[in-house]
Amino acid sequence: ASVSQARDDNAKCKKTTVAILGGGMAGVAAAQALSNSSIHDFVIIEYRDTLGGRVAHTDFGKAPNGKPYTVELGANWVQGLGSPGGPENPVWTFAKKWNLKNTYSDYSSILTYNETGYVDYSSLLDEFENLYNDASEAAGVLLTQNGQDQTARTGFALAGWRPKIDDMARQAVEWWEWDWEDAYAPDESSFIFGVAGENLTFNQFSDENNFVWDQRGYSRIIIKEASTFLKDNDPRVQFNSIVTNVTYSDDGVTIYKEDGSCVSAAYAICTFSLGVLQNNAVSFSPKFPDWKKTAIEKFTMGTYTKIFLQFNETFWPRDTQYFLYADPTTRGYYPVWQSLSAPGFIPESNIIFVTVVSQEAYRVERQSDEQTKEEVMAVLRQMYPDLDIPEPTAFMYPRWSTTPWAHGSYSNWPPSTTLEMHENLRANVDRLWFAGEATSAEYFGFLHGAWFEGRDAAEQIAALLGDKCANISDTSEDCGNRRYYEKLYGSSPLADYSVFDGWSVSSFYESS
Ligand SMILES: Cc1cc2nc3c(=O)[nH]c(=O)nc-3n(C[C@H](O)[C@H](O)[C@H](O)COP(=O)(O)OP(=O)(O)OC[C@H]3O[C@@H](n4cnc5c(N)ncnc54)[C@H](O)[C@@H]3O)c2cc1C
Repeated sequence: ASVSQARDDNAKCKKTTVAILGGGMAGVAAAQALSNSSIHDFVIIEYRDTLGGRVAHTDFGKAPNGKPYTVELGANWVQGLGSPGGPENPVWTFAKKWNLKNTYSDYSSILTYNETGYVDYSSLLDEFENLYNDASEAAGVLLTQNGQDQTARTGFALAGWRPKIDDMARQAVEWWEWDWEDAYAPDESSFIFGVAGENLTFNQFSDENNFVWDQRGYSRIIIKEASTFLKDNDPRVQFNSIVTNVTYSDDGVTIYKEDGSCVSAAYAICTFSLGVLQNNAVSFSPKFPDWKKTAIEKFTMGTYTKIFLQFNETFWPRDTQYFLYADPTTRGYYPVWQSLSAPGFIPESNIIFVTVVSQEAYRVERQSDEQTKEEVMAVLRQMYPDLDIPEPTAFMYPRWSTTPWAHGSYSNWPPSTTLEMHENLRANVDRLWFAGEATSAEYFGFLHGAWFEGRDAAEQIAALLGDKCANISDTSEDCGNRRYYEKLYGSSPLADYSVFDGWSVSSFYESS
């Protein structure tokens, strides 16, 4: 839709003050912040038939009573809980408030394997963690001194961790320590911001991760929190509504849906995932300015795929939470296995699941269930060569990379990133604002990042609507639009391109 067409349509569109695009954690946090600012004229436009977004569960397998279990396809942990007297992760606050069932993830409850079966290489976990502390300090120096960003690979190597290409045990350990969280390898991740992100969640709140196994689903906390300010079947929530175009200006925003209807708003907050933005699943008019397009293409959207298996018995060690497998040829090939049968989880479930990310996730997501099941079963039979492992009674996995409302799992910062680049992802264009996991500089990839960003965008819009400044911290205020950087700079001014820096020829040859 063109801007002029938008003006014509405006008359027919449902009017609202703030349109919230997406009903995941960020969208619900935004709606709550608006309600708290006494702005009740908003709508939430959501693709799916429920709130929660990437906090999504499904039925799986069968319990002894014949009913299926609930397993989480997306977010599964509350990450970084909080310490007495210190700040608390808001997701942890909600988990306690709504009695979400969850259990401490004990990462020392782990057994290590390779293609010959159980082999104890768990001491390598301590080796990595000790070196990681040195790497983390070095990343802190780069951050505070405006040093050039590196890959996490470089940062680790300088701290003394450089697994040989054929050292599959160390490769598996590294995957467990890094790829499993970032959904990308250290070579593909920002050193400064990867380490900072880890620090801000696990050192600010606490280093605990609690795994959610609530049979009502993890999204319960989002739905329950929403119920504190939304009515049952609140007409302000538009489910099964696919946004196809967003037309924005400095007067307002018009949102067009697949069913032909539209909403015209004074402001809009787009909480669609970075994957949705990168895949042009929604069109924006006018086209985004270059600084915004560059930011969208700069950051990366990871894929994290959990593959669930149920058996008629728990043949793996009952008391252990994690099993790490080092494949002899392929790094990241079905590496981390998690038991839902472990004590404190769902002991009678006989469910185990294995996670793959990045290239392995793309490969697995393109395969048929049958192909993947064969590969997974072959790995299990290598891990337990002395057992006669039966076929699973249930098998299932999602395909996040092609899910049309997500296009991936969560975002990551690639190497050679700057905070300015990221601010461009976060900044509004005219009356169209952005929020969500990916716009969080401090907590990208995490559910709490989505919550903070939804709240912040709504508070800033509420301030604009009230002709005030938003209190963005105890000490500072923010008025008006978000900052953005029209031009981003590297660190080699043109004057460096001379013989003195090994550049003796012209940089400007024309193609013939
Ligand atoms: C596999 C996986 C594992 C994860 N594990 C964890 C974890 O353990 N701990 C943790 O803290 N975080 C985890 N995360 C990340 C966490 O789930 C996200 O950070 C968070 O849910 C993002 O919330 P959001 O509101 O930013 O985005 P979303 O939840 O994606 O919300 C955006 C909403 O927009 C809707 N939408 C998209 N396109 C359209 C359209 N065209 N029209 C209308 N609506 C649309 C979507 O349906 C969605 O509801 C995981 C994510 C995944 C996928």
